[in-house]
Amino acid sequence: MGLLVDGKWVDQWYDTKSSGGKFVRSASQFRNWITADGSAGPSGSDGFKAESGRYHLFVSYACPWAHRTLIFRKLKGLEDHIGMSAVHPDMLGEGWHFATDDHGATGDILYGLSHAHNLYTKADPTYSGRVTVPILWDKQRETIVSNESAEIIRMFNSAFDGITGNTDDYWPEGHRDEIEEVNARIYDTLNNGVYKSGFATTQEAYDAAVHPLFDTLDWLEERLSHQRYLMGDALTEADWRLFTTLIRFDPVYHLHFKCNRRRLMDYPNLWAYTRELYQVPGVRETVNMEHIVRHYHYSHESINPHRIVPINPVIDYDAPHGRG
Ligand SMILES: N[C@@H](CCC(=O)N[C@@H](CS)C(=O)NCC(=O)O)C(=O)O
Repeated sequence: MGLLVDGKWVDQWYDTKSSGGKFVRSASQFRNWITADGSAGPSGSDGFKAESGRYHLFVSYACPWAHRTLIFRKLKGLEDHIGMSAVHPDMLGEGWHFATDDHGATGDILYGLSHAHNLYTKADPTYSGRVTVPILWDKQRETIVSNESAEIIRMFNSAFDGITGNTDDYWPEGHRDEIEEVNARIYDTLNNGVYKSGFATTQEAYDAAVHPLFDTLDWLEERLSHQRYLMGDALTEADWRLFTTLIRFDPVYHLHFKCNRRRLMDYPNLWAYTRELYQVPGVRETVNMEHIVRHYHYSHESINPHRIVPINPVIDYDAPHGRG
């Protein structure tokens, strides 16, 4: 685990000393957008036109941020148009690596590189910063289009519609302001909140993360007691962004990240909602529970120094959800 400094790999854990024990996530640096006509998006530069076969997605099945992009690739019918490589679940001294195993790690099927940091330095030989997944890669220009999942899913939502004919819309005009508002709370207290709780290195930092996290779960439980999805009847990106955290909650965050006031299963609405989303056609195939459980417990040496992977409860995500 580490980061690149001027294109050189440095092996070091997250610095929480300078922030009073708090985990502070750094901003993604590659922020271009694929658009239908190749014009620039809300950030970055132009020249990334939606074309079949031009782009490749590098993911970890374990990672909740990468998982969003896998779900959108699936739901929007992009699998034949955007290739995919999945890293090995163990993120060790040199970060994400491309060894293959028989549980879904594909290796780097584009270039056969050994580590994800090789992709970052291929895109920018002097890159400084974290080496994160997902990575949306342009095969034509041999560079990273984006390493920000929140933006990759918005590209996938519409940029390729003219190619796929799939016009399903998870970012509908009429709900955008409310989606942003709900996303903001869920991101801060839950998607990132589980990391703030788990990576905290002082009691104060942990307390400051874990209480708002459970307040948000209570708020969501109430919201989902009288509506099917976060935006009512419309299934939107807000639901998918929440789902990738919820599906990891009982198998990983409850124990490993000490988010243990309650289990997801203790919230009847949230738990049924999670099963409903899991059962949406195509989604189940994006959930690789072996990589999820293995990655966190085996990779985070500072939290789990003996790298023992727990037995975990047996959870039936296919049980009827009853949310019709
Ligand atoms: N803001 C990024 C965050 C991605 C991210 O932090 N991914 C984690 C895996 S879950 C990662 O690759 N971490 C490696 C590191 O921080 O060095 C996004 O949403 O795309």
